[in-house]
Amino acid sequence: MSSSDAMLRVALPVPLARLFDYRAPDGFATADVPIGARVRVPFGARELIGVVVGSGPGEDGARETKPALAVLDGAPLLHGELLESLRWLARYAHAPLGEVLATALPAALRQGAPVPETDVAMWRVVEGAATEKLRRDALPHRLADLLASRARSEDELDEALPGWRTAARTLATRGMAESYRAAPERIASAGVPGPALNDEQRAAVDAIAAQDGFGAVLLEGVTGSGKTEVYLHAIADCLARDRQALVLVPEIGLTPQTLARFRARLGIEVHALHSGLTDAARARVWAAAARGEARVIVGTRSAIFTPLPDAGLIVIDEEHDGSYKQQDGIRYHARDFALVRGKALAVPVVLGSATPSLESLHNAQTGRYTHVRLSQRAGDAKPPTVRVLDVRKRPLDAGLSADLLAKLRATVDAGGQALVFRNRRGYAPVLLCHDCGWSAACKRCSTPDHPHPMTVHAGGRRLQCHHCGARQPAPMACPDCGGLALQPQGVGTERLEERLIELFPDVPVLRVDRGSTRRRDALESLLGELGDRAGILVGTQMLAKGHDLPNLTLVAVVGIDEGLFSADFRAGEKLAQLLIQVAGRAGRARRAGEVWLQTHHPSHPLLQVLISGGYRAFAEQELVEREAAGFPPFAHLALLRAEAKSAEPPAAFLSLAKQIFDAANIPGVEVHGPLPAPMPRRAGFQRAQLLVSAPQRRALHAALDAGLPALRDAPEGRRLRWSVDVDPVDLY
Ligand SMILES: Nc1ncnc2c1ncn2[C@@H]1O[C@H](COP(=O)(O)OP(=O)(O)OP(=O)(O)O)[C@@H](O)[C@H]1O
Ligand SMILES: [Zn+2]
Repeated sequence: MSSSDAMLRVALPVPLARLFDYRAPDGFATADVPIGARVRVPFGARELIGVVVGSGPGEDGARETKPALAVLDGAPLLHGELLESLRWLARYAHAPLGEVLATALPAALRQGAPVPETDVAMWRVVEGAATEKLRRDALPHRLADLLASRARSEDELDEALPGWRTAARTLATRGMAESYRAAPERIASAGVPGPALNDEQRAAVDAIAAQDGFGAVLLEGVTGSGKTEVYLHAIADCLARDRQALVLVPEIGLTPQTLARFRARLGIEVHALHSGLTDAARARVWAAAARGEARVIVGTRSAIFTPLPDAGLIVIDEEHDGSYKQQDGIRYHARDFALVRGKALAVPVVLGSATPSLESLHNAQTGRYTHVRLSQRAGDAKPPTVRVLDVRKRPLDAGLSADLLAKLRATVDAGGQALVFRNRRGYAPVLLCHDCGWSAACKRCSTPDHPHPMTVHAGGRRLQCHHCGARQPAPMACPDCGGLALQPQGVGTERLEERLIELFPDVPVLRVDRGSTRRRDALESLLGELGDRAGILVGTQMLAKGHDLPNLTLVAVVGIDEGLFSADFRAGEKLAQLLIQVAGRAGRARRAGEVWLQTHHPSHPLLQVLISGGYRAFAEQELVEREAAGFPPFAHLALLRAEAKSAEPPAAFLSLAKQIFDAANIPGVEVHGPLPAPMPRRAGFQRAQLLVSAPQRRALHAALDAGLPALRDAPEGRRLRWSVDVDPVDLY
């Protein structure tokens, strides 16, 4: 075959489960275009950026093939393990390869930008500079001090010394310091030593080191047990073998503090990847990793798509965290994809958590993962005592019982800090008319049978829907009866804050939720301001993770009762994880911690088992129930979601889907539905779903492979939005 009939097979970011053939651009031979390079191609009236994933005789048959317009990369951008793993992901998620590749690439590269240069701006002191002449402790002096031990990148200086730029200019004009560009540091300088590992931590580090090639290690360590220390040692080992380490953390866990701790301890540049970066900055980190220059990458969910040519280790911190699952577009799970990549790269994958997902626990119990435990808190810290506070028939003040208020008072009077945890932001969950019973519901998310309340914000002045984001001023009078008896019902974090400020005027009361900490570093500066002073924190699950507050001795959990009776099969697991993580904030240093769960259901089995046996006991029991009910991890699920402005198209489409899956007749596969979604209307769309389950993954995928092509071609699918979610975390 002459090279002129060979076509480029291009994956394009379009929702069609196929590849597209193009001829090489004029002046190029097909063989000149590397597999894995990006090309710009005509597509209908548009131009798209795609990735060449193969070449060969044309498959588009009679269709006239056009030439690509341009080749954007001289060398493959996606290749080797990463490209193969992404092919696997496309098959597993039953998603078009082009969309998967587009999801995996940083936005700038997806849009066709050139792969960025990765040298960094550095500062160093000029040899022989008389920096001792600088005024002691003034910024220029502190900067010169920092640079005296070694040159530092501008990123590093941003973290280490706020305001350094002015100081750098001063030093530069006096000829004492200079900036230059260089490839990022590869060689680790001696990091700051950490605490000596205890026996359990040592055993965990050894277990990771003992993995030969790929191996999954579940590091189950109680809160405050020093899991991060274990990661740091494993990463240092990995760097010593001249390999790259990738660390995933939940969005909330990626704080400047975490990064500073990693940098200081490892003595090497740590590259962060998170949603707060510009597109250009993300692309730079991606390119630095692809060139092997970035040796330690710490990022949130999508960092799992980082190229790792010299991979040595992948760590997933808080592996149970829900933020690892992408909920729209390509619905991948970063933890699960990490295991796929770890296997392909032949490197260990460490999954760390105080409250492992039932999936991971099950894999550990069946021997697929190595299971190591940290059963004690590190250092001198003791585990907190956890107790239930029965508030039946007790008067409540803004949702707080007199007993709880007394404990708060005692804590702050003793100079300690208390955390009041309420997982509802806003002022109150409902606005009710006391005269006629009307309540404010979201017009776009409610149906006659399922009114969806709007949350009261801004002390009662504004209404907001937490599902579709709709906002409006709160009405002055009831829209139904005209009465003036509108009352916020229930308690959110804003209202708690308001009341606690009244009750505790003598100490700072700080609210921590998505409303109060919109900026990335806002939480850090809030907590920094508080320091070790006596005070009260009010917050949502933002406070449940990864924050070390040494002086926090009391955790009061209020308003969990609604969570005890949710229909979602994962609700119990999520609530147990949340409670243990929140409780884990208490007493992490020398002073012992106390946790009180205020409830109207003191004998609820979930609370009972958590209190008497901890997360482990809960998990054992829950696994037995999941097995009996045929839910994950004992079954594998795929959820088809469909939505349209009216209810009929989703129902018709999903009924067709059911027929098609039933007709495929794969043994073990069960199809449930169509059913209205738990939230049957959202942002004006009527929503329905179909659940496909099978005891074996293979059967589930066989059913999807058999059914989805016909569904993609079905005219019923054109009048609505639909998606398939393999291993759904949320049945929403
Ligand atoms: N071997 C050790 N000796 C003394 N202190 C230690 C040791 N290991 C860790 N620590 C300290 O204990 C505290 C908790 O450690 P770390 O943050 O690593 O725990 P963790 O298990 O990741 O916590 P969590 O998951 O609850 O956020 C830190 O202040 C850390 O410096
Ligand atoms: Zn809404």
